[in-house]
Amino acid sequence: MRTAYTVETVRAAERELMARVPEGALMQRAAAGLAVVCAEVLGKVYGSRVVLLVGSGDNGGDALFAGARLARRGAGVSAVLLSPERVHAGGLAAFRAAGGRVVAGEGAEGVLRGADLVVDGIVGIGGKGGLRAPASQLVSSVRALGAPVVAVDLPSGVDADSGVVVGEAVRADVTVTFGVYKPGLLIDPGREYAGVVRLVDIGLELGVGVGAGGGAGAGVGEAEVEAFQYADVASLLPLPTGESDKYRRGVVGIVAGSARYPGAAVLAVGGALRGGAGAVRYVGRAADAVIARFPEALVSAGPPSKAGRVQAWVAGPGLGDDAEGLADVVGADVPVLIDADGLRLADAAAVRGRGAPTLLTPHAGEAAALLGVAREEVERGRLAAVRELAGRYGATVLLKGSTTLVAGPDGGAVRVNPTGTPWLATAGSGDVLSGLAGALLAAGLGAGDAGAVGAYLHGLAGRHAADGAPVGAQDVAEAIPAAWRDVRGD
Ligand SMILES: NC(=O)C1=CN([C@@H]2O[C@H](COP(=O)(O)OP(=O)(O)OC[C@H]3O[C@@H](n4cnc5c(N)ncnc54)[C@H](O)[C@@H]3O)[C@@H](O)[C@H]2O)[C@@H](O)CC1
Ligand SMILES: [K+]
Repeated sequence: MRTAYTVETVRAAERELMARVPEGALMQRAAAGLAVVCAEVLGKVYGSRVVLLVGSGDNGGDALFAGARLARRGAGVSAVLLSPERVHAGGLAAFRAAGGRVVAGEGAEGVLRGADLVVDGIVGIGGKGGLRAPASQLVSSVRALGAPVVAVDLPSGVDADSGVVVGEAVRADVTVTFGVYKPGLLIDPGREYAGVVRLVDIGLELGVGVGAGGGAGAGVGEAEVEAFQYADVASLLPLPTGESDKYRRGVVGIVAGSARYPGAAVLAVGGALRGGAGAVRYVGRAADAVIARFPEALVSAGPPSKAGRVQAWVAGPGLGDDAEGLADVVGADVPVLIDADGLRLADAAAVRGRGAPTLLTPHAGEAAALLGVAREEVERGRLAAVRELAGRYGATVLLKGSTTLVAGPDGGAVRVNPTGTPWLATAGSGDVLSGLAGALLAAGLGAGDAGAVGAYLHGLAGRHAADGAPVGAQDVAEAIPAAWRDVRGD
């Protein structure tokens, strides 16, 4: 599990650690780790030209101490001080003593033009709001240069707690972050600005937080965001045993598709079958299309509640206006996943009143409609939006996107999916995910786990299917078994 903590939690842990170590030790650890990564990016330190962008806080201090280390190894290091009167004094003294050169603001463009590496120490976890001038102007000129950029702790301009970017921010090739990940490094748009993230151990001790849907809200010392890795997913994959029959593996009911959109039903059923369902019951107007593609599906004509035993329902993809079918499913006493048209049709009070787990899977546009805000607002503040929806509906919410997020109804850490790929932004891809996550619900996973594992497998399947070229949703469904094998390490 990769866990990220809020600035407040990081600061508290740093205070506690600082009281136990000699003064300045943490900054030295940070600078040493930073210098190592800079040297790796440069390849050859001796004779290289490095430019530090130095802000007025400790983030700039880290850059100056790292710059001093590189200067001692023979690099020509220049520091552009954004506020010379408030620069980290100890860092500046060490930098000068090592032969570093200080450049005034107006000389910045000149040194930047010849740089082999730019180190962004403008602002770290102390950043508030969008970057102010002159930092914002400097950042836009750095982008035009093409030299690799290493960001100190986080790219300046990215909000550490949310990944929100207002105005200019540094686009880093590598971000060297200290102690623990910050949420803004894992969630878009911040994640994209961060490039490759390298974690440097400075001795911080922070425990693992409570998962999505796992109960208590994220308190002090708990993770704000967590990202599954292979091992986390592998430990949750429901595997059949010698005792398994279709009910032990989980029967998924799917209420999807319409005369206009029969394909959505086919894709959702395909996702559910590859998600390990023991059987799939299909209820809706696309039965012929479903059977033609998946003869193993069990189709029925009546309402969902008369379809026979089901351990989880998936309702909504391509459903059109079948409000009755949707309401029937919302009234069921088993886990329910609601997607696409189902989100529009679902009665919020009825969803809140459900006893069994509910998983809502909107994309940004659907989330915006549910929240009554513009789509851009959701895209800019994905973490806040997913938490807000989960609270309002008393449900687990999976917000689809380049970094899919899963929030539980009772707070706790939000899961962020690390496997997404832009190739997944294709029609019908969400229908596949709904079937896949529905199968995991039917197998007995909690809503937060089903959402996170489903998103993880779906992302890997998208990568397998795409392999650097465009894909259709059917290809993604067919690549789910390959994703499954990846995770199991076969
Ligand atoms: N506290 C610690 O124990 C450690 C902190 N370290 C470093 O210290 C950083 C935090 O240092 P600080 O608390 O001094 O804060 P920062 O250096 O991150 O930023 C604070 C400074 O940036 C300016 N600033 C804030 N928002 C701005 C904006 N939107 N535009 C332009 N300027 C803005 C402020 O005026 C302030 O002077 C971490 O990110 C990390 O790099 C590391 O040395 C490791 C140890
Ligand atoms: K920075």
